[in-house]
Amino acid sequence: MLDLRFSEAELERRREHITEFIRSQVDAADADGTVLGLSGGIDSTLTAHLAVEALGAENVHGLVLPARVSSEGNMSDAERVAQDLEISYDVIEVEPIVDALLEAYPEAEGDREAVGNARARARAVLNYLVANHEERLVLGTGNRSEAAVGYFTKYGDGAVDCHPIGNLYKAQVRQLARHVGVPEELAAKTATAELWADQTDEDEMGVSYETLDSILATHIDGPLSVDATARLLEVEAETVEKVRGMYERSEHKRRAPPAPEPLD
Ligand SMILES: Nc1ncnc2c1ncn2[C@@H]1O[C@H](COP(=O)(O)OP(=O)(O)OC[C@H]2O[C@@H]([n+]3cccc(C(=O)O)c3)[C@H](O)[C@@H]2O)[C@@H](O)[C@H]1O
Ligand SMILES: Nc1ncnc2c1ncn2[C@@H]1O[C@H](COP(=O)(O)OP(=O)(O)OP(=O)(O)O)[C@@H](O)[C@H]1O
Ligand SMILES: [Mg+2]
Repeated sequence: MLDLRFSEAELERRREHITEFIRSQVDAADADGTVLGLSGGIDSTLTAHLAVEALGAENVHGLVLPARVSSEGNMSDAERVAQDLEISYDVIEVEPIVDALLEAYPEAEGDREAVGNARARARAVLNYLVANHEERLVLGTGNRSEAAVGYFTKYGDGAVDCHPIGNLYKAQVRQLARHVGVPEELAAKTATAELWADQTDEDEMGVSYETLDSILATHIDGPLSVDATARLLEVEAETVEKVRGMYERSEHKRRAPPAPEPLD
């Protein structure tokens, strides 16, 4: 696989580039800081660290939003991140919101994916409740690896005002997190969306982040063909094609909803 890690100098350059990005987004919107969901996972932990560096702790508001399927370990890690960064945070249960949705539309009861995505969308509603009330921007936590294959909930965790770490592959997220001082036990954690019990990103996607990152860098974001990528990375051509399919099928998640062309 490709070694996508940055040099020390490049890590510092990325850190400055992202913190400057966060400041410029907040300034351009004339907002009073930011709000973001804290899951105890590495994407939100790194984003919170960089937001505090960019804006100061008083301008970052964390939301820890447990669901029935959330693990206690992740929720206590999320609170620890907020406490270590000395940002204000709220803990709000999302399950009553999801239950209300299912009471309104019981047909979806037991549909793991639909209910899981409703959890992500309930969190988005809460993020924007705070953002509207406190005149903040909602920080996204998505990285390039997830965005490229559509591994996020449309208008759930994808409903945000900007994507500070949106150009980093997952391996680079972990590396930058270690660089800015995120504790190793968080930086090394298995990625999970936690939309249902025992979910992990790699199991659900059917490809490891190591392989995914390399295929994205080589074929989707890079110039090599399917066959050349397969040869270079020593993976099956079908694996490259699978990632290409995920990328193409999720195009709709990366652009604004279309409307018919204007008529003359
Ligand atoms: N071609 C197309 N053009 C326009 N719209 C299209 C479309 N195909 C589907 N759609 C719409 O998109 C919907 C499907 O998209 P969506 O609702 O997102 O649902 P979907 O992509 O099926 O599920 C979300 C996936 O992201 C994963 N996820 C979610 C949240 C967080 C994380 C994480 O890593 O933490 C991962 C989750 O585990 C699941 O695999 C359809 O119901 C339809 O409304
Ligand atoms: N229980 C939760 N409380 C608050 N926010 C959450 C919760 N679960 C998910 N989110 C939000 O949804 C985002 C997307 O989840 P995702 O799993 O991709 O990121 P992560 O948990 O930060 O990192 P990882 O992918 O390594 O698990 C999180 O970064 C966070 O902002
Ligand atoms: Mg997670």
